[in-house]
Amino acid sequence: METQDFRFSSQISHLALDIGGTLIKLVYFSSNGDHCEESRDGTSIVVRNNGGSVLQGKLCFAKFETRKIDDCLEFIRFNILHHSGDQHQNGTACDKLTVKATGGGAFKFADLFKEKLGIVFDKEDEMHCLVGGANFLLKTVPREAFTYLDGQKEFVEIDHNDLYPYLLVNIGSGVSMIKVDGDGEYERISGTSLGGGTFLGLGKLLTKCKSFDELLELSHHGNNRVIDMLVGDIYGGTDYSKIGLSSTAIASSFGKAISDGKELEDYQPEDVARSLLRMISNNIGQIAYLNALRFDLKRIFFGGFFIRGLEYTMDTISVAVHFWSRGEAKAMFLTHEGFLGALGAFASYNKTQSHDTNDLKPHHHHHHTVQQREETFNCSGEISVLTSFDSIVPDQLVFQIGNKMVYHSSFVEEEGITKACGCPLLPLKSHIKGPAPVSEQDRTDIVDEAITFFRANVFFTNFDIKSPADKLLIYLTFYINVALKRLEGCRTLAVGTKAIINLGLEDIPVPGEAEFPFPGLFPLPQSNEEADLFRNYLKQVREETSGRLLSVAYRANGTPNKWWLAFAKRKFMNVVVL
Ligand SMILES: Nc1ncnc2c1ncn2[C@@H]1O[C@H](COP(=O)(O)OP(=O)(O)O)[C@@H](O)[C@H]1O
Ligand SMILES: CC(C)(COP(=O)(O)O)[C@@H](O)C(=O)NCCC(=O)O
Repeated sequence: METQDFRFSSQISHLALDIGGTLIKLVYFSSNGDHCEESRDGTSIVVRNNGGSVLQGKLCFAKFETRKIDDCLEFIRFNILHHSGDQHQNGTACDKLTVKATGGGAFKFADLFKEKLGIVFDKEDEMHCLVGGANFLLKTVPREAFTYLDGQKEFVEIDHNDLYPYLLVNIGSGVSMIKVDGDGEYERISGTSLGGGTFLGLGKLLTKCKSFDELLELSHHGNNRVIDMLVGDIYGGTDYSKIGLSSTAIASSFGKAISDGKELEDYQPEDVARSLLRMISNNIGQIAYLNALRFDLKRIFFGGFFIRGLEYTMDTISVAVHFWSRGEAKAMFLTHEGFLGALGAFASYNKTQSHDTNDLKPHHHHHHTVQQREETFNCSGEISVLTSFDSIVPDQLVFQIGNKMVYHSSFVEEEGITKACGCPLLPLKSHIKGPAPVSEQDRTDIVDEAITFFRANVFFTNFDIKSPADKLLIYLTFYINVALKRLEGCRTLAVGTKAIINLGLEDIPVPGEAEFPFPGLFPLPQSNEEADLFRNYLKQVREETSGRLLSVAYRANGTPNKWWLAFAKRKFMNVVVL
């Protein structure tokens, strides 16, 4: 029997990665082909290929901590994103797939991605991608750039004919400052090592915080004046107006710590976090201004994940730029601040592939996007669609397409296959006793397909059956859902195994029996023998699925894999699983 490479029918394409010192950023395009429907949240993107036909879909964004790179690998594998780079259309799944990657990790982790996912990185220069990403956003996405001053966020209309030159300041682990003169025309003119990594690193040491979010939350409740030495502290409460310093201006960040005679423990971590955030933001704002001054640049765009849309950070940077430039220069921020590099890498597919991201045009939706990280684009005139995101794990957005089953079984050839209740009793790579023929070990079987595509298929509320094997795929998707429900509370592999064994002891209904989950999916058995044959096959295929599910739902150390267990709560085909 021939197995097609079903993964290449994937509706996700153009995965691009930016692997930075602290975070890995992913951007990928998800289309639902030609049969799009208007979605509720209506966020979409349209990519035109050379032939003029249109792929409609949506840009998806995700980020992971670089130190937890295994989570990222798992996310890519799980969502089958690694088969969405530059594919060799006539090739097989084993052919090398190239994926655009930038950031230092594109070098550092190239071997790891090759070994774990079979991906070869097509490396793009980091500065080039930052500029490409910023230009792409500024020219393509409406309401991308905004100013933030005195608590007021104001979107900036970008005049495409008057965009350059500008200063791009990317605040990642470290800070890069790039003078941008046009598409692909830029120069890195400065940088500073006092960046987001400094804030997070010092913050962790000083406050014992475990994460960036915790540190931000702390800083939110702090008061920098407790530790920062103000002009007024030095000048006895008065301004130093002769040189333009008010009494409340910071004279020396953390300066009070010398005179207070206190130890670190005597300060509230909130106040330490606040001073630190202020110090780093202020310093970056000032260096950015000085560099803008060097080249007479009036517009400064700030990006990088350090900003995180945080009002206090943006306000501090804006005030620094405003103060030092005496209102001449403007600090502007970008909605997709953290994804500049990844978007630049994404846009660079344009150079090598038929999909032309230059054809992306803004599409003005009348409703708000559901989440900040979903963006809407459209080609002139053409209305597009489509998907909605489902935020399963905070920070990481998982996509969902249309409402039809996306992945079909590749087992379309029925010749020589025994059937029961209209279901082909497909071969299994199984040693479990039962009526299934034994499949070659290096072949994909229906259980592989069901597990691989479960995450995508479980979202769908209806299906178009393309072959009898699809019915088995549906049954197995349902069964995986049942099994995950049983695993939901099982915190170790041992407990999970026990739950699965118990599930295996339960009666297995066949078509015609009240408990069979999909009445009408399979024809009724014509004899007791046919019913028994089907029951035995289902028993065998369920057991085999259970075993393989355990090995993906739990990690090697026996702890649960959140990516899988998060799906226990899903209802497949509106069937409530108990
Ligand atoms: N969830 C997070 N985990 C760690 N750092 C974060 C997070 N969110 C924002 N940051 C901040 O963003 C910085 C990383 O920004 P990013 O643009 O991704 O840089 P890099 O490319 O060096 O990873 C961190 O140093 C930290 O200050
Ligand atoms: C080396 C880097 C370009 C790496 O980018 P990152 O991962 O920090 O986003 C950046 O950290 C940087 O510009 N550091 C500042 C080096 C300096 O100019 O002093």
